[in-house]
Amino acid sequence: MVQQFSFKETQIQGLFAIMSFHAEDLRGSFTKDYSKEAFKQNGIQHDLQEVFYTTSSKGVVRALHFQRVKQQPKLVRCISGHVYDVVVDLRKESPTFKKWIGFDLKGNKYDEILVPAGCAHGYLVLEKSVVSYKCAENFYGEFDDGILWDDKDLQIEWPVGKIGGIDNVILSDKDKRLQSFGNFMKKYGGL
Ligand SMILES: Cc1cn([C@H]2C[C@H](O)[C@@H](COP(=O)(O)OP(=O)(O)O[C@H]3O[C@@H](C)C(=O)[C@@H](O)[C@H]3O)O2)c(=O)[nH]c1=O
Repeated sequence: MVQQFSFKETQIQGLFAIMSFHAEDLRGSFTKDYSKEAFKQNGIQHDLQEVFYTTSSKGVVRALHFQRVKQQPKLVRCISGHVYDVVVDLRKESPTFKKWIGFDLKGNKYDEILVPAGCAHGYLVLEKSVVSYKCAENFYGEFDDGILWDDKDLQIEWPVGKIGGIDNVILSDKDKRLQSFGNFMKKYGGL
């Protein structure tokens, strides 16, 4: 089975659902999830600066993160396991400002998403997972920020039923203390 790169636009400008190059034979498989040239041919400039990986247990929520300044476009793929991934448009000039889109990303599907600058990103882990990030901007701790995952204004429909309910959500102390969307808007007025 050979699957070429494919790029699908979404309703949020700059947010793409991408199928990696993937080939299988009797030895196993080969996956290429980034090619500067293939991306360029599809009108996407994504110059890699940093690559990192996180592992998470079922029930973990890492969300909703962004950099206020020097925002990071990031290519996100679930390498193993299963996550429900969410992107929220925080660009004040965007026609889809405040809109969120959710994606089921699974390790055995070889798909990924390109999160554009100006969007918050996060996910709920439905099965123990490894997630990879390929960022086109560096990490700057001083600009690292976020909004509460279950913010009432954003009304994201997290599939918490799949982890046995909201009581099973596992958050970092940092993510428990994130601001609401309302406070983010009062303070910064968007990205
Ligand atoms: C994100 C990041 C964190 N760190 C450090 C800070 C801290 O000591 C440790 C863990 O950081 P965090 O708790 O912020 O990690 P985490 O909650 O996994 O943050 C990530 O969440 C997802 C949803 C994203 O979209 C990522 O861009 C990133 O924000 O790693 C870096 O050195 N470089 C980085 O690029």
